[in-house]
Amino acid sequence: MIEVRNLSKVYTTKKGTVTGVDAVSLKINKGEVFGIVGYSGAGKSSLLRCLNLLEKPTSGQVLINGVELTALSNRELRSQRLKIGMIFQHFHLVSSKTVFENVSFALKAARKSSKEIEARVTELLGLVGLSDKRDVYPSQLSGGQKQRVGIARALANNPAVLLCDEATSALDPGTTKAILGLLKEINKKLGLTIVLITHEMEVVKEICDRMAVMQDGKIVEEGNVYEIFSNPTQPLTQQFISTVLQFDLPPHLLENPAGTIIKIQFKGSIAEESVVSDVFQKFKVRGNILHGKIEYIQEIPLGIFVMELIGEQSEIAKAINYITERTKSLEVIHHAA
Ligand SMILES: Nc1ncnc2c1ncn2[C@@H]1O[C@H](COP(=O)(O)OP(=O)(O)OP(=O)(O)O)[C@@H](O)[C@H]1O
Repeated sequence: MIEVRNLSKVYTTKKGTVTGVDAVSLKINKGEVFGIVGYSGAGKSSLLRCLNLLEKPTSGQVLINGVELTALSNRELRSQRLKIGMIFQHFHLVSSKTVFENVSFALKAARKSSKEIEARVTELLGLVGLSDKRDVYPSQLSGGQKQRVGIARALANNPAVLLCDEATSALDPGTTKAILGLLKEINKKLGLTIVLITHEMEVVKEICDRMAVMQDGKIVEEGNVYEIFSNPTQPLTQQFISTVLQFDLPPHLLENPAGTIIKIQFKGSIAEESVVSDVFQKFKVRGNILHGKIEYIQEIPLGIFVMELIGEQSEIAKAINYITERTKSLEVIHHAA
């Protein structure tokens, strides 16, 4: 439904040219929540803003529902843009207008009658949980409430796509969770395609179906969120994943350990199986769990455990083989002396 073909955005500045997006090709399916992550300057905003042509690509094509935006006249583009909503980190509300007026603005732009506007704004404020705030001004709202107004405004003209530019970066963790919950609800209820950019893996983990990692204007890794979280291949992706999934062992645990220290990753249903207790029953080894964590990504468990195995070397080797076979993921961190 969204297709980006060989898209580049080059900025010309007094000091020379800067490549914001470098020959990116990407397909985003209808109804999915797609996350684009990367550090500051990676090109996320440039790419997102090229999707609705807020930023004019230097070369390449953007197609939404088969319509090539990059080939449209300005007038045609204005009407196509109504099908693409956008929300921003700093909300971009008009401070002198009430909540009702802020949301109705987009409907006026689409030349709706006042009766239609009244009905639609009432419906939208109900959807985002702000029915009681219709006549207040933005300064009287919390950050989370302001973003709810931003979402209502973005949805006013029933867009097929919602672009989210760091939409939760200015919010505290609790409010972030609530806004992400609202976005997911809207995605499910309305079948809306959502594209979000963020530097926080927590956001991707929370609501995205698929994701891409950007660096220096390019996409370096792309795929299903669970697959990428459980098996990141690029060093940059591994760095991002480690912000959510990794943990450091206290150094003293690695000083003269009695046994062999292993790290096991349990993916999907294997996390619910009794692999560890089976090992203790089958082999003459004892063990201590030194660290452990289970995260749920797309409601599928992903567990990481660090264990010390103590026993005869031959029994430990058998236990390691057994766990490797069952989990397909085992790393020996320290071999027993
Ligand atoms: N209007 C502009 N003029 C010149 N250079 C720009 C412009 N906008 C972005 N750039 C440059 O393009 C590159 C990508 O920037 P972009 O804002 O897209 O990255 P980002 O990943 O969104 O980072 P951030 O999260 O900090 O916004 C950077 O080197 C940036 O300096």
